[in-house]
Amino acid sequence: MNADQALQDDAPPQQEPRDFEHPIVVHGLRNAFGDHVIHDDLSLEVRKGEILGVVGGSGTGKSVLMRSIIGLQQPSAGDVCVLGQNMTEKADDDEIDIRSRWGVLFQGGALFSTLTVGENVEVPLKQFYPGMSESLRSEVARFKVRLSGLPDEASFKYPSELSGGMRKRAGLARALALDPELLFLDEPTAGLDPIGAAAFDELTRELKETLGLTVFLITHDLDTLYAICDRVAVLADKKVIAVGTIPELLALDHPWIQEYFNGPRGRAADTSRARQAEHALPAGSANGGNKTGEVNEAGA
Ligand SMILES: Nc1ncnc2c1ncn2[C@@H]1O[C@H](COP(=O)(O)OP(=O)(O)OP(=O)(O)O)[C@@H](O)[C@H]1O
Repeated sequence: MNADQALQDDAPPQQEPRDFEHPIVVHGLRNAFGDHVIHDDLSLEVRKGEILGVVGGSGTGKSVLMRSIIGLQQPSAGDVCVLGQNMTEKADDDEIDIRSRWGVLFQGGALFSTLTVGENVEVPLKQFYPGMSESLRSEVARFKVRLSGLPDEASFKYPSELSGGMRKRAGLARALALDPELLFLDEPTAGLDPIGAAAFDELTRELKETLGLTVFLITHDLDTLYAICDRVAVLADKKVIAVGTIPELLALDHPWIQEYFNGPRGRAADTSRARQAEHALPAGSANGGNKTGEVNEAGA
């Protein structure tokens, strides 16, 4: 199959009014800084309940895409629709409503260093639920801290007193503060040791399954892609050039995709995932394969 065959559909987004089969729909996106064009006619649809991995070389605009989706980057053209809300046409009230329906873990965690972990988690609660009592707010924050796999006492620590992995979990606790439907993770396992990264992947998968989250996950981590992503979107040439499961992407002849997944690191990640799958399954039932399906040429 040709990479061109997996290009996004040119049709304008058909956003369902209430059920949001695709809670994120991006169509014809253009972003530029001066004459540096980052995205040109980029389209992407994220399915409800999936973990979508977003990959691409450094500087291809993964973080700018995420910022465009959450309204922190005003695109020069195109439409971004999140949970039925057109992000380029929203009124102030709409913006407040929609921002309470997603959580974001930025690269580095972006925690306030002068606040404890618990107080950090309370920040969005104070902002969106100003009438909530102090004791309930503190209780909710402590629950989110535990939900993120941190011990209760971490709520009372400052970010500087935590390890890198714990800071990521604290950032995740804050992202979960408002019971979001969508979770945006920007390189969540960067800087973690392999065991910490695998534990964070497992936590992401568990949270997605138990809370019914849709996850937009930017990563360079091949292990994460193999372990938890339902589909992967590839950014190159200012666009999303393909979206699909890893086997579907491997069937494309795009050189970057081939080098990325079939290079030494990609093969190692695949082998390691296959070994883990074999150990996890009863004897004789392991087939070492990934989930398969069709590359959706509309990116959906
Ligand atoms: N506010 C800004 N002003 C000017 N240029 C910017 C701005 N934000 C991002 N860029 C540029 O946009 C390009 C894409 O940046 P972005 O951070 O989205 O890349 P990325 O794919 O996430 O990279 P990485 O994988 O290295 O994190 C880069 O060339 C970056 O320098």
